[in-house]
Amino acid sequence: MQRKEKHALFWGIGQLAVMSGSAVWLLGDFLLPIPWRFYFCGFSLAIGMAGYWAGTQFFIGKLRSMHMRLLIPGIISGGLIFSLLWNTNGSWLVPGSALGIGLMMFWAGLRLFAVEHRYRILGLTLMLRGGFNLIIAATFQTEVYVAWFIGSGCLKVLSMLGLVYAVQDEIQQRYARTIDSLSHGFLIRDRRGYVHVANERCARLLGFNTAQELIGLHVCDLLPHLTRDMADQYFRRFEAEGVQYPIADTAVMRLRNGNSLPVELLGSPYIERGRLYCLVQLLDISERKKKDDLLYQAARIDSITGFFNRYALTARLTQALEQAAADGRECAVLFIDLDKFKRVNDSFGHAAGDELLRTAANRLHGLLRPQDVLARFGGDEFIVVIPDLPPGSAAQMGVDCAVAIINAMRKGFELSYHTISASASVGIACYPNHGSDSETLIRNADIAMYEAKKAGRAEQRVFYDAMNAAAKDGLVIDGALRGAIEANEFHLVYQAITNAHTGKLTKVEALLRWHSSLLGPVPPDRFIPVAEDSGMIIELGTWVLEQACRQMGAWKQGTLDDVTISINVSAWQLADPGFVKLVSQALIRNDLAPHQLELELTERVLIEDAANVQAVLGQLRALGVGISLDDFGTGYSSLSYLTQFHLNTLKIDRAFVMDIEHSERSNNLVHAIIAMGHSLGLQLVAEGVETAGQAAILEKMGCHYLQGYHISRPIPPAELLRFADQRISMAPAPHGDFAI
Ligand SMILES: Nc1nc2c(ncn2[C@@H]2O[C@H](COP(=O)(O)O[C@H]3[C@@H](O)[C@H](n4cnc5c(=O)[nH]c(N)nc54)O[C@@H]3COP(=O)(O)O)[C@@H](O)[C@H]2O)c(=O)[nH]1
Repeated sequence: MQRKEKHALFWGIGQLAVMSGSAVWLLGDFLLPIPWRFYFCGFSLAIGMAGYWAGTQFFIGKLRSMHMRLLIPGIISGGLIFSLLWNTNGSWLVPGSALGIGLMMFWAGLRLFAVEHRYRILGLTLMLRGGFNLIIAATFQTEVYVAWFIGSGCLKVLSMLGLVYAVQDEIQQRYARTIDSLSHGFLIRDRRGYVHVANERCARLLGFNTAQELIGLHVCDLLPHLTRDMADQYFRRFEAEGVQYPIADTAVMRLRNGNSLPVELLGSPYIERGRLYCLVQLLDISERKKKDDLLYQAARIDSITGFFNRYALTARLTQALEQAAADGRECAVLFIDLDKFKRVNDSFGHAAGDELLRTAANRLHGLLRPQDVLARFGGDEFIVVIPDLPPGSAAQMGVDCAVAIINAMRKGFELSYHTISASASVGIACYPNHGSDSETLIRNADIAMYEAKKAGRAEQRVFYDAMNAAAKDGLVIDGALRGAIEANEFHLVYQAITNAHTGKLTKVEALLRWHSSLLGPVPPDRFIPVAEDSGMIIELGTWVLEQACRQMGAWKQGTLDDVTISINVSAWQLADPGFVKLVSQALIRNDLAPHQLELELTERVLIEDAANVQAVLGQLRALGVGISLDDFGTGYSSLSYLTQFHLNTLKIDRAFVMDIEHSERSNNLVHAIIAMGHSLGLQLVAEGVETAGQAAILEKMGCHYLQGYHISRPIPPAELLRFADQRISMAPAPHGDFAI
């Protein structure tokens, strides 16, 4: 039983005791003879007073356990004292009882009146009732007694009403205190949208001063952007069947004061007297939203450059594509790769790499329109999305932007401690021609970027369908290449290079062949670029170097002791810090003189990392190994290479040799190359010699060596031995003719 309920019990007991004492007294001897009546009335009065006292103490919360322990002894001693008094003088009973109970009621009324505002009515009625009793006690007249009886009845009704008011008010206050103590906003609205209950927190959240200001307002008055329709619709959710409560929503509320408030709304139905209300809890989620926003930001922004990362890019690109589809517009996606970034990282450290990325990103950003999107896709890769382009213009816009990017990247980067020259390769894919979703467009732009890289870096390429097939082919080859060395799927064939004058076998070029267990024979033109892209060329090149040297070591025992073996070397191998050591170890292991090995490089290899290549070639030349420039004339053809690098052989590309008989231009060109080679003291090898006519012209022009199908196709070692035996009988090579 609650404290406030106990007071009613005690007051009830007190009232009952007083009424039964009065009844027993009035019924007189008929019910109980004297002196027992005195005893009864004495104890009734004692119980009545004790009941009112304890009830009042309970009501105001002042009853202690010690008081309860005194209650029974108090009743017993009071009852005995009153009984003795009445027995001494029976006429004291009525005024005495009225006095006793009157004093007690007056005291109770005073206590209640003084304690709290809401007990005042109750306190006043008790004081009046006590006062009546005191008057009765003072006058003891029958008329007064009747008036007391009527008045006391009325006062009892009044005190009941006062009690109801006090209890109601208390419940109300307790309820208000409870909801005000909630850390979140709370309101109850009716079906029409009017607020019935709200707490202070709710008022503050919504920009009001007190909760009272909210009561009676419509929810649309609280939130200016809320329409009646929206308010009605919200309420209807609580009438629907099978709904799980609370209904949770998050929203950004626009308040009357113009502020925005991110909130979580927890709505539950609430039925009072058969009417459905909606109880809404408002949770201010500003802090949570700030944290979420930070997390969201961290998840979308690249920490190094401060621009979007790949996740944000996908979302932005998807959005741009949807917009383009709706408006009939086009988009261009540019895949940008910084050439040689890895080398910056390896040589100058990651801090320099990061600075390069940041500077490059800012430079890219400076070239874009406000509506364009820039993202770091990963590593040294960036993506630019150019949205909202007129139909038919995306490819051209993409190319223009790519050219601007390539030029901007060429300018060199002044980093904190280093100045770095860099370049970018750009692949372009356009919506809708090259794909309609972000994944396809990014993939196709990436494929186009690879084509741009293959074309020699600092280039741009627009995607076309055949690139896709090539890329798929590349992926298949890449998969099949893994484990191919261990599976013994590679072998070398050897192509003879003969003295143009004597026909004697002078050099042999080792050429790699792959018979894949999955794909069958795969020509080097297909697998070498893939191996270069994946970096596997280092492993493959090492294998080729070892095999070729071993073969040369074996041949050395026989007739081919003065032949030079040449192998193709890629840029990756030269960049490998252990390459020179690898070469010298292969020579030692197979007992070869360094001049018996020649390394063939393409012009592209020379420019990849000129300073490093120059240093490595210097070391190789110091070792005594020959360096040959392959495919001369097809690539960058800067004559400065011929003096800058430590070369000793120039291989004239097949493309010029092919037309030498019929094209004056090719003829003149080959003539000029040979003359230049002579003047620089280089050995000259003509590649792709397919006819006797070509061989004759080249010999006449002064070309030192010939290589091509006219002399021999690339053949296995045993066949090459036979070929060598045939040529052995020929005149010795007039080395003096072109001694280096
Ligand atoms: N990094 C490495 N690259 C290698 C290696 N082995 C080969 N390669 C490179 O692959 C490309 C294709 O080589 P391949 O198919 O072996 O073709 C060579 C010859 O067969 C071909 N050739 C020679 N004579 C003629 C001819 O008269 N006509 C004609 N149509 N083709 C001919 O030329 C290729 C040799 O070229 P080159 O290397 O430039 O001397 C090729 O680029 C190889 O370099 C390897 O181990 N590592």
